[in-house]
Amino acid sequence: MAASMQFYGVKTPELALNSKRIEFSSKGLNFSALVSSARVFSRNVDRSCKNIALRVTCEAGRVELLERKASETFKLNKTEKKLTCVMKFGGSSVASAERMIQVAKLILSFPDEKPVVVLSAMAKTTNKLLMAGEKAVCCGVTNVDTIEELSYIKELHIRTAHELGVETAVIAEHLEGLEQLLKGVAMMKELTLRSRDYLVSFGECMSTRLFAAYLNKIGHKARQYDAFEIGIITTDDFTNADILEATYPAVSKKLLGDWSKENALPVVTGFLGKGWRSCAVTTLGRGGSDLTATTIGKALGLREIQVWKDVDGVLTCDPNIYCGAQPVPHLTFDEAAELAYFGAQVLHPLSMRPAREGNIPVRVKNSYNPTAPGTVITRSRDMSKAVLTSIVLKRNVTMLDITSTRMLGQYGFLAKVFSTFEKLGISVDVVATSEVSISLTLDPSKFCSRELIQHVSL
Ligand SMILES: Nc1ncnc2c1ncn2[C@@H]1O[C@H](COP(=O)(O)OP(=O)(O)O)[C@@H](O)[C@H]1O
Ligand SMILES: N[C@@H](CC(=O)OP(=O)(O)O)C(=O)O
Repeated sequence: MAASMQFYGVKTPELALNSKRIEFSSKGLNFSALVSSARVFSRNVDRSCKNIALRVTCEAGRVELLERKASETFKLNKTEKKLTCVMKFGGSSVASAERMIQVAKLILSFPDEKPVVVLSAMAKTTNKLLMAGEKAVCCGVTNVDTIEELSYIKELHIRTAHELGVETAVIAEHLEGLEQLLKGVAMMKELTLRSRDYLVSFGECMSTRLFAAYLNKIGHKARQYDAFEIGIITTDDFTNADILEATYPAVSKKLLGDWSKENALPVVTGFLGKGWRSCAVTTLGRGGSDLTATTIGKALGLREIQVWKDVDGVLTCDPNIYCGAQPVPHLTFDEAAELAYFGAQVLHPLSMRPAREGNIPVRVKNSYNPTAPGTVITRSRDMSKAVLTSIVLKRNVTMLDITSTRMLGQYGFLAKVFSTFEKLGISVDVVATSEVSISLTLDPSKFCSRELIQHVSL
């Protein structure tokens, strides 16, 4: 007998109930459970899925889901408040000590909010780390300390610690580790995607440590978390990993459990995860802290996800192209996802997915201008007056025109075209068809055009 089940969002497509060991898999995760009978198993599952989340552990290729004891439900004292929202601050918002101080003031100016704070690396840090890695490949082990970008990163973070009045010890280990890593890269003369992710993770690891230490210093209890230690479990696609469903119960258990015990504001690294098979640090693609924010919002079922940027919300176009761009007050998740997917740098392309699934409003605000209303992104909005919401420019797009008179009145032509893309693993962005032609745009990062031309033999 085959069945399909849902374990806190982890769907089990093929569950064989005819053996004593039940084995099933989903999204590349394999699960197994020993049961005395199918009836007992379904009773256990029923009990564990009602209001008890599941414990998820990830160890080199094995993910175990274990029942959490009922006694582990998180009880807050009457005086204690629940976590209410996520507040994510991008690199532009935490670019310096002065900016971090402003951000701390901003958070504390909402006394009713108990936010999970998600931070990106301080502005420019991720790019400098990548540049340092590239230079390390060919500079020789003894020259690593001459890499300009390494000196910049050290100087920025030490100066920030001094200006915030916190101990440099909070980042000393990371600065030391960073130099060691670059020496390793120099020795190996190669920078793999895996080591690239580990390298850039130092940015978020240090910004969050500095910020949490500052909050504690000013008397506001905070606790720093590395995303890869709290159950943000991803695919092993280094530099562009995707969040796995097992993340939601794991993150919820860790953050809510600690909050109920300590009442310390969580300060979490954006952008980072832990590969489910490799257990190595992964990153969610550039701008991935937005996705961390919406993932945590959904995991904890929070009221709102706030994404604080350096612009007054999502604008009618890229302000770097047209300075008269205006904020868009409302968007739907689908509109925002579409804008992001087609290149509006303001949001990570996949960040709307968890918010949409959890139906949690996302508010895009300006940390430099907190009173501006920003953009609210929800499931639906009044579209009666909507004409054009926002314009996105996507560069370096490859356009493919396929013309054939054999299309006229035929069937299966489009199926053949798309099966070719499927075979080559190429994603198609926009499609326009007529009776005699198809025009497609393809993301050039996803394929090698010469290879494509060789394969297209329709
Ligand atoms: N349609 C748009 N609306 C708002 N900002 C946009 C848009 N298109 C591009 N941008 C750019 O996105 C930037 C904000 O995104 P990002 O740099 O990722 O912010 P952060 O680092 O604070 O998360 C803005 O400074 C702006 O230059
Ligand atoms: N620091 C990472 C992740 C990120 O989301 O940054 P930001 O929020 O500054 O776009 C990057 O630069 O891609």
